[in-house]
Amino acid sequence: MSQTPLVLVVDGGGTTDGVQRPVTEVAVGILVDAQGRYLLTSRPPGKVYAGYWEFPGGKLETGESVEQALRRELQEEIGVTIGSAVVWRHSLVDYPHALVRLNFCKVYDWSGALHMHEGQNHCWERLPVSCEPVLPGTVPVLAWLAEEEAGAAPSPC
Ligand SMILES: Nc1nc2c([nH]c(=O)n2[C@H]2C[C@H](O)[C@@H](COP(=O)(O)OP(=O)(O)OP(=O)(O)O)O2)c(=O)[nH]1
Repeated sequence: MSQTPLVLVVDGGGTTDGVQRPVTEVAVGILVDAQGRYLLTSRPPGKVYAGYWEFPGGKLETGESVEQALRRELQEEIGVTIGSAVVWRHSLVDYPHALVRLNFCKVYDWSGALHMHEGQNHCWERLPVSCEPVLPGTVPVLAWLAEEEAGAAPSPC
């Protein structure tokens, strides 16, 4: 995890008046299937940025680690139980509604069938993804994944 966390300000961010806002920790799962596709889900009605596409996950509850929160959130939201998950990248995003630290974990190992419990849509995507709009805090992650894929690709003869 070599990334330096910069703050991405979205839609003007919060109005701080010089006062630092508390950081809300969020666990985000990048599920990668056997074909190398990524699972994206749409934000359910009633949530901020409803209808925007994101990777599934949610806020940490008191005392939880990122891995514990991610396991709980994915069970609640999409019905799967993940194996181990470690933070791959993180970022800080200043939205009008909250200052969030996004802890992105790649997940290759899970059990259970996908079931969207919150009325979300879902899709398995290769890069570049075709679903839109993508949540602003999620857009940079797609670029990181693309960079990583490009780095992993065999060089042309
Ligand atoms: N799950 C997820 N959240 C993201 C992504 N990108 C991004 O900016 N976020 C932001 C949006 C929200 O401000 C925050 C997640 O909060 P949330 O409201 O969805 O979390 P939650 O499921 O725990 O929701 P709730 O308890 O309020 O119902 O993280 C992403 O790819 N996945």
